Amino acid sequence: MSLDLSVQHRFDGFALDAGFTAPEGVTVLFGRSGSGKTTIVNVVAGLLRPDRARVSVCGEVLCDSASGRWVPAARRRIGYVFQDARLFPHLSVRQNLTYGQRFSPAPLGTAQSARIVEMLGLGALLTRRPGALSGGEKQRVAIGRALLSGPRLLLMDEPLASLDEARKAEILPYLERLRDEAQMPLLYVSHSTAEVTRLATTLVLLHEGRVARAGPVADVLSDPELAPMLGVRRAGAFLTGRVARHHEDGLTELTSPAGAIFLPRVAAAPGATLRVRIAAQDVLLAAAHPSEISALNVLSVEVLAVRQGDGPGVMVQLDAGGERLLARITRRSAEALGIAPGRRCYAIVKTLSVAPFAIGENATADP
Ligand SMILES: Nc1ncnc2c1ncn2[C@@H]1O[C@H](COP(=O)(O)OP(=O)(O)OP(=O)(O)O)[C@@H](O)[C@H]1O
Repeated sequence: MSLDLSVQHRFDGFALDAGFTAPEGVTVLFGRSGSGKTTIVNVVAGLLRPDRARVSVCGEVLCDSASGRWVPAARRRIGYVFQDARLFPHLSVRQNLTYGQRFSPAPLGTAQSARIVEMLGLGALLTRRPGALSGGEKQRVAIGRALLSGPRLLLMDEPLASLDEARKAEILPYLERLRDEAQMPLLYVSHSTAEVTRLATTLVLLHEGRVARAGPVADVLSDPELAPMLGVRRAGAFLTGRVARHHEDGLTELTSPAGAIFLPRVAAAPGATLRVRIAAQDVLLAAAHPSEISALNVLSVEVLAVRQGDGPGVMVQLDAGGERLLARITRRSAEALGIAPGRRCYAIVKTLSVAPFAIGENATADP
C-alpha cells in the first residue's frame, strides 16, 4: 500500500519537479511557503492536471501523462481534509459524516463506519450541528467524513493550521491512532516541526519545487546538511524513549537507548513509547562528564558529522546509543573541544527545554 508519484509542472515563475514514494503511515510534505506542497497534493487529488506526471496508489495508475491516463477526482477514492473543516452547517454531524459516502465508489459498511466514529471519538456528537462544535471537533468530523467514503489514501493539507494549541493537542492523539490503524498512506502537509516529530513516519523535504530529501523521519531530521533548509533555529532531531516512572517532584523519567531522559510530567502511562523532540540549539556539548550542573539530561554521545555554516555556528550530528541528535554550537567551541567525527563527548539537554507539544506517542518505535 503506497503512493508513488513523479510530477513536473510549471506556473509562471515556479517549476515543480518532484518524485517520492509514500508508504503506509504519515508522509509529511514539509517546506517553506511556496515550495510546492499544495500543488503536489492537488495533483494527487486530481484537482490539477500537471504538465507531466505519473501517480499511482496501491498499484493503480491514476495519472500517467505518457499514456494519457487521467482518472477524474471523484473516481480516485482519495479522502481530502482541508485546513478548515468545510462541514455543511445545516446538516447534523451524522449527516455530514455520511454525505461523502453517497458519491463514493466504495463507501464503508456499517461496522467499519462505527469503528471510525469510535476511533475519532464522535459518538457523542452525532446529533449536533457544526455550529455547536469546537474547531478540533469539526476537524475530527471532517476526517471521519473523508474516511467513511472508503479512501485508499488520505490527503491532509495543514489540518491543524486553523486550531489553537489546546485544540491541536486535543486532536493529535486521534491523528496518531489514524496513523497506526488506518493501513493506508496519509499524505500530510505541515509547516510545524512539532507535528512532524509527533506524526511523521516518512518526511519529504521540499525546497523550491524539488525534493531536497525524502526518507524515514528520524534520518531526515537528523541530517545536518538539511538544517539550513529547515532554518537553524528549527533544526533538531528526536529521541524515542519509554516512560519508566513519574516522580513526585513533577518529572517523568524515560528510558531510551541514549540513556535516561527527564521531562516535565507527561500524561502518558508507564510503558508508553514517546518521541521527544530536541532542538539543536538546546543541546550543549562537553568534553568530560559535567558535575555540579543543573541540567538533568547528560547523554554519552559520539560525533558523527560536523557541518560548517556560513556564520559562527556549526551543526554537529551525534550518535546517542544508536539514535541521532543534532547540536548547534559555535565554531569556536567546536575547535576548543576538538569536535570531529569519532570524538566521544557528552550532550547536555536542559530538562525544561523540551516543549510538551513536542512529545508524542510513537507506536512504531521500540527502543
Ligand atoms: N494556480 C496557480 N497559478 C499560478 N501559480 C500558482 C498557482 N498555484 C500555485 N502557484 C504558485 O506555485 C508555487 C507553489 O505553490 P504551493 O501552493 O504549491 O506552495 P506551498 O508549498 O503549498 O505553499 P504554502 O505553504 O504557502 O501553502 C507558488 O509560487 C505559488 O504562487
